[in-house]
Amino acid sequence: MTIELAPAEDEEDAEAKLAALSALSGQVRDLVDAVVLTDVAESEITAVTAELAALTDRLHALRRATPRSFELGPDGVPRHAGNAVTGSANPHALPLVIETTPERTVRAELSFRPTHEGPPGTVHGGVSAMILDHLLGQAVAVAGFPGMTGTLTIRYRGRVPYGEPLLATAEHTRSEGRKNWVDGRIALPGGTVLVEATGLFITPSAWIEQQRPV
Ligand SMILES: CCCCCCCC/C=C\CCCCCCCC(=O)SCCNC(=O)CCNC(=O)[C@H](O)C(C)(C)COP(=O)(O)OP(=O)(O)OC[C@H]1O[C@@H](n2cnc3c(N)ncnc32)[C@H](O)[C@@H]1OP(=O)(O)O
Repeated sequence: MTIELAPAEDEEDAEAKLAALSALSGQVRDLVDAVVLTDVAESEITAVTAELAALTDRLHALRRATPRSFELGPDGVPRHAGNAVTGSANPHALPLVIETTPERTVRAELSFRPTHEGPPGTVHGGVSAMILDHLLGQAVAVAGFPGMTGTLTIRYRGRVPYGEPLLATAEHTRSEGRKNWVDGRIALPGGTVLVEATGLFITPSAWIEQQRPV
């Protein structure tokens, strides 16, 4: 299968705008961490809230219908700037930066933030699952079998800390027709596995019939 994606808007301005939007998203991530950790006085919280409402109105002045989708960057590498996990232009995203290995598996160095807390001092299990869902999806894609998550099974072996470097890896293990299995994990840099995942990803019949987007 070959990946066919539309090129990004052919404008230098568009690249500069995306860079600015990515910088804005980074600033908003810092803002979110500041919000969950702040202990300033109530009056200050109220004042900041009013200022943020005004800033939000400025951004609302011109709106897209949807977040930025898949596109080819100027370097020919596919990107998805609006994605909830990897999108540089999405403040919700870590963003996860995924590398493809020569063996066509995937790896990502990552670090969670205080905003990802679930149990005290621990990353929320749903956040770990979301990261693994995407990473497993990318692993099947780079192996040549892009698909949608059918099932995702997670085993939480140890508490995932935030603010510390971690390593996530995943690899396609087997295929049966349009069904593709993939394993992945989040581990400490020394190799101790904290979360394991197995997923079944299915290439939708529509993608094969229409030869897109794969
Ligand atoms: C994402 C865009 C990628 C674009 C690619 C471009 C480049 C890639 C670059 C970068 C990779 C990025 C990676 C992102 C990863 C993100 C992951 C997500 O978050 S995905 C969102 C959550 N998942 C859904 O929303 C699915 C919702 N469900 C569906 O759409 C359909 O149910 C679907 C596609 C899963 C199956 O629909 P059918 O019509 O194509 O297939 P049928 O005929 O029903 O089933 C085929 C076989 O699969 C089994 N099957 C179907 N669904 C199953 C399930 N949920 N669990 C187990 N088996 C299932 C069936 O029993 C059947 O098996 P038998 O052939 O009979 O053996």
